[in-house]
Formats: sequence, C-alpha cells, structure tokens
Amino acid sequence: MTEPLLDVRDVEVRYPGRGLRSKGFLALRGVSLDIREGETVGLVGESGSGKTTLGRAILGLAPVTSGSITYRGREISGLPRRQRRTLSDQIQVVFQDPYSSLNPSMTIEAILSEPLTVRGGAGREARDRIAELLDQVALPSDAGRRLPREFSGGQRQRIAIARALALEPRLIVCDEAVSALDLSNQKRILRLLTEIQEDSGVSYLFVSHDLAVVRHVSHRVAVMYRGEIVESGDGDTVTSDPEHPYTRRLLLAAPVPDPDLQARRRRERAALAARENHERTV
Ligand SMILES: Nc1ncnc2c1ncn2[C@@H]1O[C@H](COP(=O)(O)OP(=O)(O)OP(=O)(O)O)[C@@H](O)[C@H]1O
Repeated sequence: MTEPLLDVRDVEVRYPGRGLRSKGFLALRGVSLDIREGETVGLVGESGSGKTTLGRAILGLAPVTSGSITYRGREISGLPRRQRRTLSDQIQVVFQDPYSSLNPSMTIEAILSEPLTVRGGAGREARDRIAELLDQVALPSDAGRRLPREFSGGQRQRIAIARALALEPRLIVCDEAVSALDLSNQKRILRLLTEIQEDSGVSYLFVSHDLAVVRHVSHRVAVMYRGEIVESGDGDTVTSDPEHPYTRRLLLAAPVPDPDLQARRRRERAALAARENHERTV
C-alpha cells in the first residue's frame, strides 16, 4: 500500500492554562488518522470534541505536545516558522465563515493574488492564474474587480476556495466549510469540492458536526468524541452499523420528516446519553 499523504499518530494537544500550576487543557488524546492522495476523510463530532484542534494541529497552529504528524513521510509538527511556510503551499484551509475570512476592503483580485505574490508570482502570469481560479470555482471573469460584500455567502465561499487553491495544494482542511450556507448552496459547494478533487487529485480533511454532510462527501469517516477518535471506517459502515454509542447518538440526532419517528429518536438519544453518563460516573 502507498504511503499516506498525511499521517497523524498518537497526537496529543494540550492548550496551556493560566497560572503556573495549571496543567492546561488536554484537547486531543492520542489521536491517529491518515489521509491518502485524492481521498476525503470526514471528521465528525459535536461542538468542543476537538475537530478544529486537529485541523489546527495539522496546519501547525495548535501545540502538539506528543505524537507525530508526517506529511509525505516527513515530520511536520513543531517545524520552525520558515520551514512551515514552504509547507503551507501544500496544506491549505477553508474556514466556516465566508463573511469574516475575506478582507472586506480588498478586491477579489487582490485577495487571490496575495498567495501568488508571496511565492514571487506577478504581472501577466498572476493575472492568468487568477482568471483560471475564478473559472475553476465558477465565478464570472469580472469578479476580480469587485469587493467581497458584492457576493452572496455561497459565492464568498467559492472565493475562499479559489484562494486556498491558488498554490495548488495537495491537502485542504475544510473546517465546517459549508455549515454557514443554506442547503442548496451547501450542495453546490460540495459538488464543486468533489469536481476539484476529480480534476486535481487534492485530498480533503472535511470537518463538520453534521454526519449527513460528512458521509455524503467522504471516502472514510472518523468520529471524534471528547478529544479522541472513537470510531472510523468507510462512511456506510460507520453510519449503518455504528460501534460506539456516541456515533449512534449522532445518527439519532439527524432530523427526519416523520414527527412520531423524530420523537422516538429523541427518546432513544436521551436514553443513550443517560447510559453514557452513568457509565462514566461508576
Ligand atoms: N486556544 C485554546 N485554549 C484553550 N482551550 C481551547 C483552545 N481552543 C480550543 N480549546 C478547547 O479545546 C476543546 C476542543 O475545541 P475545538 O474547537 O477543537 O472543538 P470542535 O470540535 O472543533 O468544536 P466546534 O465545532 O464548536 O468548533 C474545547 O473544549 C475548547 O474549549
């Protein structure tokens, strides 16, 4: 089997606490996960389970206190800032909120040319690349002259995706990248991400609290609970035959049209949560 593109092994992240005697907060507890070329790995879990922290650890933004993260076989956690910068061409991120992630005073052209100029691209070459990027995310060619506020949420997320693609990364961390969008825009962005992957072979770590969305786009799914990955496997197995009670609870949380069934699922979910609490305290 080929070496994974990214290999996270037994990673622990402890955020520093306040005060000399504080042990800080252990947000990731021995997390292992790998991502292959051209693959989408979905990471699902409730708020506070550690999904963003894992994404940030991969991006070099969270303090990895033990374990290793290798990219193409090379250790990348704890790299000095300059070496990290070269790597940031290869690993990019798309955040949840397309309203705050784009500088409101910059034109789309300026936003997209920023990563290109950092890497020495300028003039005609940069302009051609921007036109290519706008085309890739299906935005009109005159979008470059406009400001972020002139675009809808879905269009802004396309701009954020274009910016992430500018330097042809091999891995994109999509952190709740469709969560702020309505259903039809979610679908369009998910389709766009899939098309980009088919064309370029890019890999995604797709982070979301929504199991239905994660399942839809991911080749494999990992379920995170209280800083640990409690279950992983292909999307169908994890969702049709979940092993961990928390995964069952996540599945029961998905809304269904039938109100009676919805009420029954709510009761089952509450019973599972009560059992989990009981097991934790005995
Ligand atoms: N900089 C920080 N310092 C201290 N604790 C932090 C820091 N960032 C996150 N945490 C804590 O780490 C835990 C995991 O947070 P994280 O943001 O990774 O969860 P998440 O699953 O992404 O949640 P959400 O979906 O709400 O973003 C939470 O308890 C959070 O309060």
